Amino acid sequence: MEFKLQDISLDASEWSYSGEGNMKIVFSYTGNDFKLAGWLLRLDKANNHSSSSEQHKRYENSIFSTHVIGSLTGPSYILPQKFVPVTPLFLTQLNQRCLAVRPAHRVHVLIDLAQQIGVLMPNMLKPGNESAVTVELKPKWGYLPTSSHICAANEVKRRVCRYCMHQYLKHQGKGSEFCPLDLFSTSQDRIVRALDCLAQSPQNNLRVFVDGIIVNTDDSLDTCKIPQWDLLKHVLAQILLQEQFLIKLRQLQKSLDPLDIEGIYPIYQRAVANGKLADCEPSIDDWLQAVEQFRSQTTCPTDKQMVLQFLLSTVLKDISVLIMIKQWPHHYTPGQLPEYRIAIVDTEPKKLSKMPKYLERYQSIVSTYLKHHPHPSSQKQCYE
Ligand SMILES: O=P(O)(O)O[C@@H]1[C@@H](OP(=O)(O)O)[C@H](OP(=O)(O)O)[C@H](O)[C@H](OP(=O)(O)O)[C@H]1OP(=O)(O)O
Ligand SMILES: Nc1ncnc2c1ncn2[C@@H]1O[C@H](COP(=O)(O)OP(=O)(O)OP(=O)(O)O)[C@@H](O)[C@H]1O
Repeated sequence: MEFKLQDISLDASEWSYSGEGNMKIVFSYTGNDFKLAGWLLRLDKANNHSSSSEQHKRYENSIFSTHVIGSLTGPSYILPQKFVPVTPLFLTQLNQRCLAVRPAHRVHVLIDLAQQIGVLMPNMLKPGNESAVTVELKPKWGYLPTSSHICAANEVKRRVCRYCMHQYLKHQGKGSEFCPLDLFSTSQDRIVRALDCLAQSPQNNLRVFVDGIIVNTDDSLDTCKIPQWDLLKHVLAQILLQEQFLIKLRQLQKSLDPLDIEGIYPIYQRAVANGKLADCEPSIDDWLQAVEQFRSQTTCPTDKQMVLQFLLSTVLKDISVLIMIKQWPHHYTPGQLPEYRIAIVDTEPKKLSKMPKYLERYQSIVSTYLKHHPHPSSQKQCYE
């Protein structure tokens, strides 16, 4: 694979705001150039600084997505990427065009005007002129940790999943009835229940787009605006069961993080102290070797290998899954699945420098939950 910049000049009036996360913002193409129809432009926001050169970073992230994450999940879930030059004028115009429609809690961070390369990906919200319903799920952690390194004071981790506990830190427990373990299960009823709970409190874990337009999600999903939500949730559950993607994802999350942060953190510290982990982020070769060794399991993993595996698990605990159902609902026959495509996004590497943050965050998730539920009898029991 080589780095190739497309010879295309972009016009801001042909791109409309589609969505954003913490680090990235995306725009759908609305113009008439057939080379760009059905593509989406993904740009860095201004909080996303990197020390390496931009071209190098784009190229490495694309290899990471395709050859590291893709070799774990299977390549069919990874979207191809193309690179396109962007100018400060184009980015300034996009900033102005999207300001009014961006969510209030995100607008304080603008598009990074210093970037010179944008990433084009197939648009999973609106494939050209065809009609589509796309559901975006951010499924988070699909299992209860069982590591023997979890200390007695944190035993609750074995019973209450991280997402359910995290609701108390993020929303004082008033957040959501959603438990990811239902979504990751093999029971159609549990998956449907999870989707219903998500519709009531979607947060950043469920988004629904009809023909590229997001269905308003302030506090709860206005399911009346979604074509036949009652049917859609059953179709989604069937797709998830048929695809087995979440089952695979849960297995990967678990096997890449067998020790829990409580077990891996001392190993990380030892590796840093012994000079086995350099004081810089892993290179793409480090990631490629780590994934190859994880898949072959031929040698006993080194400290560095275990830390990299933990970070890969962290990536897989934060991805979004896009399920695009084409031509919904006109050609749907009950019992028969409509044509669909599944892809994952947000597959960038997680930073080694965030290891202390990971320890601190899980610890404050547990402490906050325990403050609300000091007695085991009042604590929730999540089930895999
Ligand atoms: O730790 P978590 O579970 O809160 O995950 C963070 C996400 O929060 P969430 O709870 O999903 O709202 C957080 O999502 P939001 O910004 O809250 O939408 C990010 O995805 C963050 O990753 P990064 O720092 O952008 O690489 C995520 O951080 P990582 O832990 O994946 O590094
Ligand atoms: N190929 C795509 N097709 C359709 N929508 C996409 C595509 N890629 C990204 N998106 C949308 O853009 C949003 C932001 O992208 P992404 O998740 O990569 O941003 P991020 O800042 O890295 O997210 P996070 O805050 O979760 O780390 C996604 O949640 C999704 O709605």
